[in-house]
Amino acid sequence: MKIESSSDAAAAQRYRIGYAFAPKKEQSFIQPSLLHHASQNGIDFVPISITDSLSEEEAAEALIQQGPFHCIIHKLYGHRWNHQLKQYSSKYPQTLILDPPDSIERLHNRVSMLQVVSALKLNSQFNISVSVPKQVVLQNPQSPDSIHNNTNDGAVEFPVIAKPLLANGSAKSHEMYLVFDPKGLQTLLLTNTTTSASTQPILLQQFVNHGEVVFKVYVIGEYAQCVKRSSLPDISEQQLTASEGQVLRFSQISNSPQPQEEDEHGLGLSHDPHEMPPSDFVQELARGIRLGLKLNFFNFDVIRDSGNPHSYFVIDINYFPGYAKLPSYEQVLTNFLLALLTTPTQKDHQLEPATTEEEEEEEESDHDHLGDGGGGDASLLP
Ligand SMILES: Nc1ncnc2c1ncn2[C@@H]1O[C@H](COP(=O)(O)OP(=O)(O)OP(=O)(O)O)[C@@H](O)[C@H]1O
Ligand SMILES: O=P(O)(O)O[C@H]1[C@H](OP(=O)(O)O)[C@@H](OP(=O)(O)O)[C@@H](O)[C@@H](O)[C@@H]1OP(=O)(O)O
Repeated sequence: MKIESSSDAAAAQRYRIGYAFAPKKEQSFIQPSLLHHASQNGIDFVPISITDSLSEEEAAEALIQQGPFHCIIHKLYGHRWNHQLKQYSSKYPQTLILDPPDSIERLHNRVSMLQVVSALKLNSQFNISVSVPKQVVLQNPQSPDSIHNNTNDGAVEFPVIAKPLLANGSAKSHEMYLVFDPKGLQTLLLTNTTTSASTQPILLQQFVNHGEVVFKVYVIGEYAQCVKRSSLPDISEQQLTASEGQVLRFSQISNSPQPQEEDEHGLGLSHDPHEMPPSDFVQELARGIRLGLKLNFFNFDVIRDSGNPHSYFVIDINYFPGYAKLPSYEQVLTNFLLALLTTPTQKDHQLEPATTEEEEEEEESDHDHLGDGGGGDASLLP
């Protein structure tokens, strides 16, 4: 079925999209403007109610009772939620789960999240290299041997950013430390033993000077949009010397508004650090990361080396970011869902429970009215 216009769509077919988010995400994402635009186009967003007091099996049953949905979008983590989704899917295999927990899982570790970038093969026409800053993991940050062995022999060069290895959305997982030299690292990990940096596995990622600008690329399926955000300032050789032994703590710095345009000549750089990356490069990069991760909803942070405008680094990938910050996110999201739900190769999206074996046999002999079925998740990526 093709959606021709808003009114045709609303009259022809309505789609139920269940959503499950933490309260903060629900508040920012589920805006009246989104509900209105989606509804005009045949999409009804339905909140999924989550009750903590239920047993795992009761919770799974409760989700089934709230169905069926054409599609579930979610940003909840943990075994309990994954189990609910699994049970739900066995009852309603035709529901698209966006995105599958197994694919999201990879983003919860700052090493595995970036492996997709290292494996990328970008078109050489861009004359741009994309990589991940040098990084090492300290599994036992409180062990002086571990620090010594992992930071020697150029494994990373200072300054570094110490990031919790686990990226699970908690406040602790966003706690970062800019560490200027080995002395600073010792202070961070061995002197103050109460910080999460000293008690949990951490990633030491080389700090790359990047003109105080981070480019955030928001992806929704095949759609990708790049925006600019404020970041940490570059560190000069003099500052490095003057900051001996220092550690700077910060958190969610790139949530700050877009940086002010500056006169590039004043910055002493050969290029304008605020200039957006070429858009076809951004699209190609987003496509590569999307296909590698098998995810539809994410954003990633890219920085450009101040010393080499052809060299970019991906430093972070986030699942289901703050889309409401994007102009026209209502349209982009609605179009994405409609395209997915009305694609002929997708399942026919009849909202019926999974059939038993006997019913299946009967159906087979009857007719073959469904599309190729095949799991509600993996076939979404072209
Ligand atoms: N290797 C790096 N070199 C230079 N700056 C960096 C580097 N890594 C991170 N930063 C700066 O620190 C900020 C936070 O880092 P990162 O994105 O890894 O943390 P996060 O808590 O996961 O962020 P978010 O709030 O986007 O989830 C970045 O937006 C960027 O400004
Ligand atoms: O809340 P915001 O709108 O700021 O969205 C942020 C989102 O928080 P939320 O999921 O709790 O909403 C973060 O998720 P967690 O890592 O903490 O899971 C992460 O994705 C940030 O990158 C998003 O900021 P953005 O990249 O879009 O600026």
